[in-house]
Amino acid sequence: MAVVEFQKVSKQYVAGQMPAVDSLDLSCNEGEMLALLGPSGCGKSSTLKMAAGLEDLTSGEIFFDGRPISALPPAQRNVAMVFEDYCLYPNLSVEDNIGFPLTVQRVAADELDRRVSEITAMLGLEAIRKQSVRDLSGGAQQRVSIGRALIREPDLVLFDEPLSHLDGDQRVYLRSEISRLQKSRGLTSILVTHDQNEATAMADRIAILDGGKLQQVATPRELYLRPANIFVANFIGEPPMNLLEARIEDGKTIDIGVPGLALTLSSQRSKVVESRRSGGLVVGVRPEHVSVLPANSHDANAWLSYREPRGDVDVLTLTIEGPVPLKLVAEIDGPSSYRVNDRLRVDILADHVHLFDPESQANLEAAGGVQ
Ligand SMILES: Nc1ncnc2c1ncn2[C@@H]1O[C@H](COP(=O)(O)OP(=O)(O)OP(=O)(O)O)[C@@H](O)[C@H]1O
Repeated sequence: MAVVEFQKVSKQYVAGQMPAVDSLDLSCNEGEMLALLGPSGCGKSSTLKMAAGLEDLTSGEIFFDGRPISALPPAQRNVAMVFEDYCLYPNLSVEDNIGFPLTVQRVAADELDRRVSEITAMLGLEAIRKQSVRDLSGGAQQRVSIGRALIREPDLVLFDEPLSHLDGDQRVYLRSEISRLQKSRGLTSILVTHDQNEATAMADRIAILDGGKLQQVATPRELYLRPANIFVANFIGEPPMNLLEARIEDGKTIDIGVPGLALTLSSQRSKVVESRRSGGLVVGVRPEHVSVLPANSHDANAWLSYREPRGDVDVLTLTIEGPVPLKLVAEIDGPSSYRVNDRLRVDILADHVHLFDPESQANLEAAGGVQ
């Protein structure tokens, strides 16, 4: 399996227009599952296609184990691809689809049978080995297409939205199957998805793209705990983070424009904002870091404008009273007994807030310190 490295890779389809991929520096380690995640049009598929050789690079280079590969045709890259719509041969059986890449290479019949048997066993497809793929469910078809990808023992496996045509149960099942295979066989893999749950569940690291530019690459936990900028903060987490305009009152108090709801930072964190006394900042508050309690008339500071029960949690849209009423989304244990128009006491857990520069949008506490 290879280490894959993108160095200053750009892709511009139409001269004069914004590049689809803009000077991408990114690596995928040996045996790692790296997810490319971002909104539609952010450049995920273009990046994948350049690695596969299905699109040329406009500039930059891609390396497999230190070897530049952008001039190689797809067939010489030893890259396998798993597509969202399976791309199987409908008239062939499971075993003939899986063995197809070896048939093309004219591998001897006994070797072909041995390797097909290994792959069908690994994917739990032995019982349906002789069946036509046309008769299979979407999940089983996708397992066949994964088998066909792996039989060639590729240096890199590219998964292009592999689960997007599957429904609920099959999706969750295949997600765990792909992860199990990827880890047990040490497959260097790149996964394209627009589903953050899928990326978080399957990937060792996630690269977040927006407008063709890499925003951050990190483990799912790191993205959640220390988003590099406002885009990542807003993109990771559901419901999304609350983003509040704020000012620094003194060295450690942040005014979010609501009397009685100023945030006091720890002395360590207050160092970060000290240098920003004259300027504003953006405070990010995850919905799970908003505390909500029943209130009587003198300590209430908010009312409930909407409650969305989601089973084990409730998502509450709250209106905080102030000179300019402030909307805040909270996620609390559910089901709660709160009702729309209830008066409540709302507080923000100051130790958990994220602090961003409104101009550069960067996290003020990200590596490298104040921007
Ligand atoms: N063949 C093409 N010719 C011209 N523009 C293209 C072509 N392929 C993609 N683009 C443009 O490049 C940008 C990035 O597209 P790309 O498909 O890589 O993004 P994506 O993140 O994979 O999006 P999606 O999730 O919608 O597939 C988009 O603006 C898209 O319209």
